[in-house]
Amino acid sequence: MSQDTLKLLVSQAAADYVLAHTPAGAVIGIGTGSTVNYFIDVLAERKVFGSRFSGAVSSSNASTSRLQMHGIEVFELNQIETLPVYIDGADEINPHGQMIKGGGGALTREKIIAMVAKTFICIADVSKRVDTLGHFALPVEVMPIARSALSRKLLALGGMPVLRTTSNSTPYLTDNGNQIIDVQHLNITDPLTLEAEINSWPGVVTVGLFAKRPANLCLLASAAGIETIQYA
Ligand SMILES: O=C[C@H](O)[C@H](O)[C@H](O)COP(=O)(O)O
Repeated sequence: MSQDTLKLLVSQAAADYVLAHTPAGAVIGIGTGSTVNYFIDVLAERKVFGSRFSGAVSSSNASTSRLQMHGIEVFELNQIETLPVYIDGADEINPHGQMIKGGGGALTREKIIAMVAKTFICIADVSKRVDTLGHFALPVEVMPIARSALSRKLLALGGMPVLRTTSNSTPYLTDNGNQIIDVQHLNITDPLTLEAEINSWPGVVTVGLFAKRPANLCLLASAAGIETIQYA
């Protein structure tokens, strides 16, 4: 079974779950990435917005465009007081629901929306499940002025910092106008401590470790079917 098929299957399962567990009229949180793109398309196909749900808040300009292309109303997070659910993908997820995110560059807005949401549902294919985080390079969104200084600090931490670039070899810029350092070769045995440490450095906007705010639930697709994993 291809990875794309697994992404579609997990998106269909997530739509079923969200429809069964979310109050009518709610605004729901939508993340970013290739898995979420399938999820947006599945929700649009089922015509649940404007009827079952009022609309969405989105973690990136790309997801906002896709939602709007389907005619789905997108709210600013500042307009919303409560968010029952946030659905997003992950680059890696460990047995505690802690994740590396930001492969698509949306980590900061993702973390903000995850903070507001009551329930964070991670949707992923089985390739994202790991015992220890860090095989996937850890994204760190930084203010451009701090890039070199922060790269030296990440190197001292034992990682290999690489500035994310576009296909034109210019620095990749996030929706917030910042840059991303991808840190390779980290073996993250204590995600909570590492998240707090990196986040405390001036110039760091967000580290793509979701340890303090892990997922509550993961729907994980494999050839065997969809596994629902609930975290304590
Ligand atoms: O910034 C992007 C997000 O954190 C994504 O959730 C993550 O990169 C996973 O994306 P995908 O579903 O494309 O593997």
